[in-house]
Amino acid sequence: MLIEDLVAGYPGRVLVRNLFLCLPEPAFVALVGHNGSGKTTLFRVLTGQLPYEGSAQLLGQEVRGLRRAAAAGLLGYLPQRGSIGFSIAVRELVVMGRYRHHGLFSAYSPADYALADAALLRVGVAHLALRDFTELSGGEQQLVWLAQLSLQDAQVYLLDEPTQQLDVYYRRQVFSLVHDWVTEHQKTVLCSTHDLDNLPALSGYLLNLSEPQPQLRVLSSATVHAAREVLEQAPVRFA
Ligand SMILES: Nc1ncnc2c1ncn2[C@@H]1O[C@H](COP(=O)(O)OP(=O)(O)OP(=O)(O)O)[C@@H](O)[C@H]1O
Repeated sequence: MLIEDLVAGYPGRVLVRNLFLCLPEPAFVALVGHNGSGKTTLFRVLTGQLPYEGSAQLLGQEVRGLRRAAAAGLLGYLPQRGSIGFSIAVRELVVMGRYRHHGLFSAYSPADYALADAALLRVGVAHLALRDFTELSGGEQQLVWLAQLSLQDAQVYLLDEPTQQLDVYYRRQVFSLVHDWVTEHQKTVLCSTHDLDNLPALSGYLLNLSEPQPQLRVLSSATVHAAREVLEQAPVRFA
């Protein structure tokens, strides 16, 4: 991933200012910053949902020229709030992560369902497979989305606060899971989070959008501590 001189935001409101980022891949990146510092905005740029100035490249391709990056297997995105308005069994929702191989509602094979079951097991919610997704708790739903995402087999994953509603146990599990996507499956994962406690145990990078000039730092106890000190102060707001 290569980002050069990136400027993005909303009318009258610049949130990402002249960001430079040269990310060796595969890599795990924890994206931190105060509420409203632009983490989701950066994800909207990278998913092609928001126009931008400068350059943002995914796997060597400029994002503004990319059509349907998700369909091409380049990008998997977990938004902050992923709700659905119809009843569906968890297992049926998870197997849809295989849509690139089949189309969204076509018949999935026993092998696809086996992958869905394995993904649910890996995330730690195999017991939810037959439940109605819409009846699950917010944290349970988050885990199910992660299981679905893992079946998409994208190259780059953007996860917007994947541990937001999770208890202490599942938070650690999820960080360990997505870290494995990098180390075992050579994926690149950008993960926005306010959960600093779990970061020092991971290898990868930290990007703090609350710094005046955010830059990639190698994840360590020292860099997480420095980020915490910035985040414990009131945010600096630009016009
Ligand atoms: N469509 C929009 N139009 C105008 N302003 C917006 C729009 N979407 C978001 N914003 C503003 O942009 C700012 C940055 O939002 P963003 O969602 O990127 O922050 P964030 O770092 O992800 O925050 P959080 O940690 O709370 O999720 C916020 O102040 C938000 O109100």
